[in-house]
Amino acid sequence: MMIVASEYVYKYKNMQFLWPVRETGDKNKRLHNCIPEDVYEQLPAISWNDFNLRVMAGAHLVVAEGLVFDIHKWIKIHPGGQRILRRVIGTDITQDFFFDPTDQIVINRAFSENEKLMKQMEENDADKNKLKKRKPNQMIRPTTIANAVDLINSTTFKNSRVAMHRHSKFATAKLATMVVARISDIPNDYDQQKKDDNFSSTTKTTITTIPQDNSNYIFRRYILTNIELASRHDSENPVKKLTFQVLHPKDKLPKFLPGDYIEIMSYVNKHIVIRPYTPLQGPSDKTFTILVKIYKDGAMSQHLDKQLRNFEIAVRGPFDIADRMYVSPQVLSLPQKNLSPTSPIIGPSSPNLVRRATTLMRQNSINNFVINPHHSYQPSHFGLDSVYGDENRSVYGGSNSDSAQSNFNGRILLNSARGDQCWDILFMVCGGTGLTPMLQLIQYHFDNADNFKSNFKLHLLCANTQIADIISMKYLDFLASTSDGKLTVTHILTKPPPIWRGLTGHIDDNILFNWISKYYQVPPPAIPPRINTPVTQIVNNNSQSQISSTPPQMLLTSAYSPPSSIFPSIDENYSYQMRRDNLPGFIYPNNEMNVLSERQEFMRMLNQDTTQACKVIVCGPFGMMEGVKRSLERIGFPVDSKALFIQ
Ligand SMILES: Cc1cc2nc3c(=O)[nH]c(=O)nc-3n(C[C@H](O)[C@H](O)[C@H](O)COP(=O)(O)OP(=O)(O)OC[C@H]3O[C@@H](n4cnc5c(N)ncnc54)[C@H](O)[C@@H]3O)c2cc1C
Repeated sequence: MMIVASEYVYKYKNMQFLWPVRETGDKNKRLHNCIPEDVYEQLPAISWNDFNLRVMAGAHLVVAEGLVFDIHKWIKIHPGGQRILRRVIGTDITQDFFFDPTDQIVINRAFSENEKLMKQMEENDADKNKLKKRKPNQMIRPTTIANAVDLINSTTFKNSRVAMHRHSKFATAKLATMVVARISDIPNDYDQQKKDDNFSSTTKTTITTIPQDNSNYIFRRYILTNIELASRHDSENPVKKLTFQVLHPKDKLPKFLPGDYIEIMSYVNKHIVIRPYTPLQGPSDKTFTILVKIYKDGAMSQHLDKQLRNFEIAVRGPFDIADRMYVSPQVLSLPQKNLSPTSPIIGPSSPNLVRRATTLMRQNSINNFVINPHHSYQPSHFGLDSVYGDENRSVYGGSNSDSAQSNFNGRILLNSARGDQCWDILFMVCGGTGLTPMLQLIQYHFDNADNFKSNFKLHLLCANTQIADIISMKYLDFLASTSDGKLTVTHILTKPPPIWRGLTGHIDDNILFNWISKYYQVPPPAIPPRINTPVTQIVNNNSQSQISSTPPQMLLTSAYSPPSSIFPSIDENYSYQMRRDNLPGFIYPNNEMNVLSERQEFMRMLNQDTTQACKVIVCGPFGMMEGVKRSLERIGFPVDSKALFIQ
């Protein structure tokens, strides 16, 4: 049942309330001070979660000073334009409503929508046709009155935000009449916290600390300050890099960690649409970027693509991707209560919230709630069963209960065994925008490894269809070339250009094995084999070790890693066959069975290697990940304990 807005009477001119208003004694609580005591007493207390649910179900709610306001009546008559108010729905507007104009936020550029758009379109061949149709110097014409007011506002307010200007006492009193509830789970020191943090997301002080308050469950608005093309313009689904800046000068951004994702909310075609994206640290501590693949029929990606610089986007988070991981208590051997479906607020895209929102929506006959179809999910053949069946699992990992359980204790993409949480060797396989969590990991390792000389190695295998689809190719090359050998980047294309010298086709067993075995040196056996030592003698020498039970040929070939200098580059179609042929003095098996056994043996050694923490992380389209998982299994890679798949 929706809450009905309370109305009370006040004199407009001299701001004298006919009813006694609540006296909080705090002049900063301007909205509180406009609300009669008895109205305040009767306000229902709702949680952030309920607030979000109602917004997702179509209610036009905002929060200010911890109070909830229903602004649906105001939208049509708002002097600042309809769009501005639509943009603030579901967000906390305290800072904006009482914006102090002396607090100027600096946006780095001049603001000219037409100029920028024309320049972007000129740069983009795909848009040239549209450009031709446009008359010279033709301005972008607002399509509605609301649109016109928004455009005027956006140019008038320039460096202040379009939806952020000091409101009159009248406007304050007017908003106060729209109060419908108060937020129940605001901490007692909320006001102090707001002063300290300017109501920004809780800054994470330690790597494993996930904010316990719910401040990251409320949407906040950020300014879109930069739009760049990250793939080539002729890509079928171009990828754009969007940079966002905090709205208020004193706002802070949390330090994003690998596995963090944010949620963007928009009002698209009369629907509330929420989609998760992977944030990357921006060029300054007030900015972050996302890479967005623009789908031709994608609701959010099209919406984001249409946004102009200096416009606002509602964002919340960050959330840990582990929150999206649902593992059956049976698999984890955990009591049901630990993973109760009614346990903490997750994201609105979580099955919990989606279910409850759907119910609420049905109860209220609301049809404008869109659930991201990409949150509905894959068959459960990846080792972990969802608590909710197969419907909502986005991260899946090994079925080994220890590893799965330990994933809940910290950041699943990081190595909890090392103080700096870096991996010794990290293999990253990605397709398309699956690159984004890998960029988080690369950024993290270079920023956080105890020192740059620290022993970590990152290897990235990027799969794309065409060269035009490769995201930030030059940037990746630059990172690799300046990494002092710590990062390698390998590209594979299914439709390569004629001059392509890199890998081609789909990622398969050979490619994965060659890639991993090229960069992973399995430790030599306790007594290294000598070329002229008879095999039987080697086995006898190692009679105490586990490897003595394996066939001698495998023991030798897999335990011995030849110097990397004898390998041709993987980009030059290096094959494991060539590697074996290059090793002197051994008689190698040349039938397929032996090659397979040899790979299994290499992987067995890798699995038993306790000297270096290694992980394979895979992120991309479902089909690609399924193929990679099967290949890893076939070559004997310990998928359960050392692989993680993010969808
Ligand atoms: C944790 C997480 C992080 C994410 N991070 C990013 C990110 O950094 N960058 C990014 O671009 N996306 C990211 N996504 C995906 C993103 O949330 C949206 O699903 C995506 O942008 C499409 O949304 P849309 O509204 O534009 O398309 P929709 O309206 O949802 O879909 C329209 C059509 O586009 C096609 N489509 C959409 N998404 C896919 C897909 N993944 N594979 C194949 N076809 C698809 C479908 O054919 C669909 O019919 C992430 C998803 C998750 C779960």
